[in-house]
Amino acid sequence: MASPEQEAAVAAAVVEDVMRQQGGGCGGSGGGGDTVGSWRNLDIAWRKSEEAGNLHLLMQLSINRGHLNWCFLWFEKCSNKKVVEVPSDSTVPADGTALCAYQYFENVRNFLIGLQDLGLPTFEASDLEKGGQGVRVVDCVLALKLFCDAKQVGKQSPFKYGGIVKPLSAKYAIRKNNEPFMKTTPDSIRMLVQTVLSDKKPEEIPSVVESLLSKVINEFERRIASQSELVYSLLLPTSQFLLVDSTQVESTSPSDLEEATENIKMDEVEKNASSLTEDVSTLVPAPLSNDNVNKHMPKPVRNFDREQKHIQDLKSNMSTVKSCMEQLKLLYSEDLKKLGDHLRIVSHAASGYRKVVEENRKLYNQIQDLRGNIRVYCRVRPFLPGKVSSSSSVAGIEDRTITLMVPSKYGKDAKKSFTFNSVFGPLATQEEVFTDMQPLVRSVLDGFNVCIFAYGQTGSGKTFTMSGPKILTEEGLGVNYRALNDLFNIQEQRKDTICYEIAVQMMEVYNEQNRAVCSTAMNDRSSRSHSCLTVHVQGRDLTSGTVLRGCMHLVDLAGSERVDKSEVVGDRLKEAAHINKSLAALGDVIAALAQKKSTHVPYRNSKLTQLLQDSLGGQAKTLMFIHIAPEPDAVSESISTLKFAERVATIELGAAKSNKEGGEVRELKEQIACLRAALARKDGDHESIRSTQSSPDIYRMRTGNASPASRHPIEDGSIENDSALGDLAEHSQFGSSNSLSELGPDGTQDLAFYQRSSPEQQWSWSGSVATEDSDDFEVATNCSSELDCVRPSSAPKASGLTNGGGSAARKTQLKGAKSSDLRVNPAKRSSPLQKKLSAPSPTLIKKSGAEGKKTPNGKTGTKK
Ligand SMILES: Nc1ncnc2c1ncn2[C@@H]1O[C@H](COP(=O)(O)OP(=O)(O)OP(=O)(O)O)[C@@H](O)[C@H]1O
Repeated sequence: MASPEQEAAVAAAVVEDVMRQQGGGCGGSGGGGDTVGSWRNLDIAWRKSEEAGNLHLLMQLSINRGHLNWCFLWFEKCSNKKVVEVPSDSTVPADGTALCAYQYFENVRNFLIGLQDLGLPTFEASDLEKGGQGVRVVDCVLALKLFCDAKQVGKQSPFKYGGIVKPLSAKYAIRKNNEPFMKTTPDSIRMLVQTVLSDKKPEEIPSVVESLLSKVINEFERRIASQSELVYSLLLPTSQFLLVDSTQVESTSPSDLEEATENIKMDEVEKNASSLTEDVSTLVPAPLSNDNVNKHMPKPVRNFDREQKHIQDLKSNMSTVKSCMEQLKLLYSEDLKKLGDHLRIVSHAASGYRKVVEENRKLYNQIQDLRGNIRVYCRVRPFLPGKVSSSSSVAGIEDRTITLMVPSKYGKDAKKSFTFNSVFGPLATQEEVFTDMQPLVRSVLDGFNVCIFAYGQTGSGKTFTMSGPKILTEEGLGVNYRALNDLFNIQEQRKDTICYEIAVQMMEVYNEQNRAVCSTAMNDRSSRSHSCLTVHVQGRDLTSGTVLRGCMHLVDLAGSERVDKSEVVGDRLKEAAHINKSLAALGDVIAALAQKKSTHVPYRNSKLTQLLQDSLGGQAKTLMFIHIAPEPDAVSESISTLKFAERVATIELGAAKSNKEGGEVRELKEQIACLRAALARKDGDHESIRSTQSSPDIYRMRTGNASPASRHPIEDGSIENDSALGDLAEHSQFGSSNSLSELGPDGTQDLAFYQRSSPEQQWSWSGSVATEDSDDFEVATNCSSELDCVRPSSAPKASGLTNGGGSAARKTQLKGAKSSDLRVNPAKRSSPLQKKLSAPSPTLIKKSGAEGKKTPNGKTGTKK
């Protein structure tokens, strides 16, 4: 019974054979004709056996005899081995008649050995007989056939059956399908058919054949379908693999397999390359203009590309913005640089302008100095705590100009401006104020006479400027303290070149002669007296021997007041009257001085003007410091103060002179003094001179031990020259215990640096106090200067006075002596600042008022 596999194989072989024949006989060369012939023979045998009803016999015969001869020939041709002893062309009969038995078996044996040598499947000789295994014979013949076919195409690889072949690429599959599916021959088909039908009963053969035919038809259909699939797959762009059925595998030679493997590798490489390209194309951004490329990309890739494009756009935008920013930065930096340059130029110009302004001011001051103008400074007090007002009488301060709001009767306020040497606003500090006047203060060390006096209505800040606030702090120190401190510092700095001696004197003019304690409604700390701190300086140049003398008055005037406003009565009213009177006298003096042609200057009208005579009329450097209260109700006083200051500023005193005298001049002066003394002796007035030089009273006066009577104020209130002289006698005391210790008991030795054993100088101080003339006040308060010493008008007067005024001098010395003096020995004094802060006031050290309470500047304060 034929197995289904056998039937399938037969069907496949038949189909293959038909197809091969339709393909124009592309079978093995040389064998084609034979195969066709065999097929015909088989066909004839088939029909004959059909007719005879013995197909099995026919197949047996065909294989055993005629076709086996063909096998021998194939074998010989393929293996170059001899199977048939006799030449084939002579041994093989054309009609297929059988060889003799011996030779036949000998040929079969040779054939089987040859097959074995080639490794081909063999069979037993008995298989050729009836009842043998014809299948083995058929297998053997088929294997031989395939071997020969392979040999003919030049492939020597050992033949192999079976096995599963890897899927082939489409190209390879197509090529393979274009080749004959199976190198079958009609003989082999015939053998197959014979094998299939060999064990069939005759009545079964039709059904088997029918089944075979149906299988052939199926095989055809399957082949056509697979061909269609192949064609279809060929049309597909993707490379796909086709599975090759077992028959294909069987028909594939090892070399084909190698080639197929190579092709597969190539295909894999190509595929990998193409997939790699695809991968790369997904990674590398596609050109933005190529839309076709984007269309074929998968969606995520397209999204990615879009995002990437956006990123690229952003990047390019960012780089554009960045470059713009860089340009802007560049422009800005250039602009800034230009601006900086402009600013530098402007600031340079501004500083230049400031310098020019400062220079102008200095030049202006120098011109004023040359002219001998009285300098005028103005300071505006801030509003007092708790009395801050929204409106101020001061409309503005600009550089050296102050503008006041002047109330008008007609409703509209007018502004009035005043220009002075310096104007300080309410915020100006004590230091700023002092710094401005510092050069003036220092000039006293160069031998100049200096006078600084504070002027203004009561409560406008005079004492604050000159001394400081009630509670003293370092920042609050006023001009007096700072000036002394500065002078002491310079004295220390110059000690190697110049030997300075500095003496300080405090004077007070109260009610022209009286001292009293009172207060006003305008200022609860009001100073009701004029106080004057005088600093005497003598310097000796250690190299040249030149002597410098200078003195400085620092005057804090009592405040002017309108009695109707201050509501004072009684003594307070009397005080105010005296103050106003003395200030009016000052105004008269100023007015006289302002009229340059005026010959008479009424200095003697008040002790204040007598005190300031030398500063206002001499060759001193004078500074008037006016003070303004900002309160609107004080505007009228402020205006009158400012107008008064304007007049003062016009006064030309003449260029200040330094009090310097060289060694020769000094010697000559001493000689003159000696001659004068000799002349006086010759005139027989020895007594008078001696009494002047060595009077115990004078000695007492110099040592500060004036008669207690002199401390009593004169109560009569009369303004007399005598009383003034009494006051001034005390004021004229110079020399501390230090300097006075240098004096002998008779007072003939040097009285500090002012006397220096010079009769002339002794006159300057002691002689002057002996006169009854009110000019004594002038002399006593004048700084000791060359001018003072040689003034012709004063000298005879002094001499005359000394001649006969001894008792009078003594008398006046006892009158109303109120002063304090302080001689400072630089070697023994403590540091200036220490001194400043530890000692409230020179006045407080040396003198305390009998009734009044002294303010820090030595003025007689008033208390309500
Ligand atoms: N520049 C200033 N800064 C702060 N406070 C000031 C200033 N000037 C003055 N004062 C204050 O104003 C008040 C009056 O000042 P001050 O006593 O100095 O006036 P005065 O002109 O001396 O008055 P009088 O003539 O009555 O003595 C004081 O309390 C003082 O501290």
